[in-house]
Amino acid sequence: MAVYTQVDAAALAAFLTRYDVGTALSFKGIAEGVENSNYFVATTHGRFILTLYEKRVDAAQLPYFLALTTHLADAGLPVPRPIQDREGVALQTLNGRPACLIQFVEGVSVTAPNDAETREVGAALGRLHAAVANFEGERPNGLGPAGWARLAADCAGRLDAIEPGLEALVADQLASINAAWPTHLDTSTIHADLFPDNVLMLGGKVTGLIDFYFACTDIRAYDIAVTHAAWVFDGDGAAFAPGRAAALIDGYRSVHALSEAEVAALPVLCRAASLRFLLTRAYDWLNTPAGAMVTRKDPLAFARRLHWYGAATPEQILGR
Ligand SMILES: Nc1ncnc2c1ncn2[C@@H]1O[C@H](COP(=O)(O)OP(=O)(O)O)[C@@H](O)[C@H]1O
Ligand SMILES: N[C@@H](CCOP(=O)(O)O)C(=O)O
Repeated sequence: MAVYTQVDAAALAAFLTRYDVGTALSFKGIAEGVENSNYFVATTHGRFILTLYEKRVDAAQLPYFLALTTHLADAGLPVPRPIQDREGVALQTLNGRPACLIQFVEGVSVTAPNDAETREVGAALGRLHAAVANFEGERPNGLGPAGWARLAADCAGRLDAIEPGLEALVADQLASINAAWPTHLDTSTIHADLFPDNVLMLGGKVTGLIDFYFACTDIRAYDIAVTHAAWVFDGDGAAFAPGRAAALIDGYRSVHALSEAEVAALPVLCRAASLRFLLTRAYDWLNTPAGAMVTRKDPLAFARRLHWYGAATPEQILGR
């Protein structure tokens, strides 16, 4: 589930009076997602998502995320727009949580992407990177090298309980990624979490890019590494899918350049992306209270990717 904060009909009705969106016709919590509370709201004027921001989202950073999604929607990307109330305010408070009413976009997240869908996602990521060239917001990546080290320290002594050897794998990879971390590559605003569940598609086309709450300013090619790690493996990280990797890069390059230096850095960037998701999943695995109504994600799916990337050349990562 991802409804941490309950909203009843009376609270919703009072909330909606701030907007020109009519009155509620239906309202229900959305089961998918792990970070925030999301509700689907149909009103007499249309369909919306109501998000109440929870644990990992820092309320002070919400104006950055809302400015970014508004910028991308203005640039014509399929990014749901935050809805402003009659006074032009998008960021609200509801039941004690920061909250936002957001445009509903149609589409379904693919669970087993094919090459053509993965190519579309590559192209969408390229369009996103082109569209942020004139976005002025800045946000450091809280889940970059310093963030991984903090997460690893928080999990220290407990990783081998998930899988024997995980503690050593994390320590070795932290050291070797830090030693090889590129400092010469272009930076930009990145999505940083473009997993299949954050892409809505219909008829093989991308209809929605959602969940920008890890977006930040970082190495642009790191976003390709995250998307690669998320889209081009089967069997929970057990099997690399070279056709999808080639399609992802081909789609990206149909819209945005990818330099030789960026390609050469893909092995370390992809290892870093795998370590980042391994660590957040391991942290949640070890710290989610028993009985919490959240489906924990498997950290080992990213340990398997980490092993694969550790032995991969740039050409293999490109799917050649
Ligand atoms: N703007 C939107 N339009 C349509 N569906 C959405 C929208 N935003 C979120 N959803 C639905 O809500 C689910 C959870 O949203 P998400 O932002 O991924 O939550 P979380 O941040 O908690 O992981 C998505 O998988 C999607 O089904
Ligand atoms: N994509 C991350 C988890 C973040 O969850 P999301 O639902 O906000 O994308 C992972 O798979 O570990």
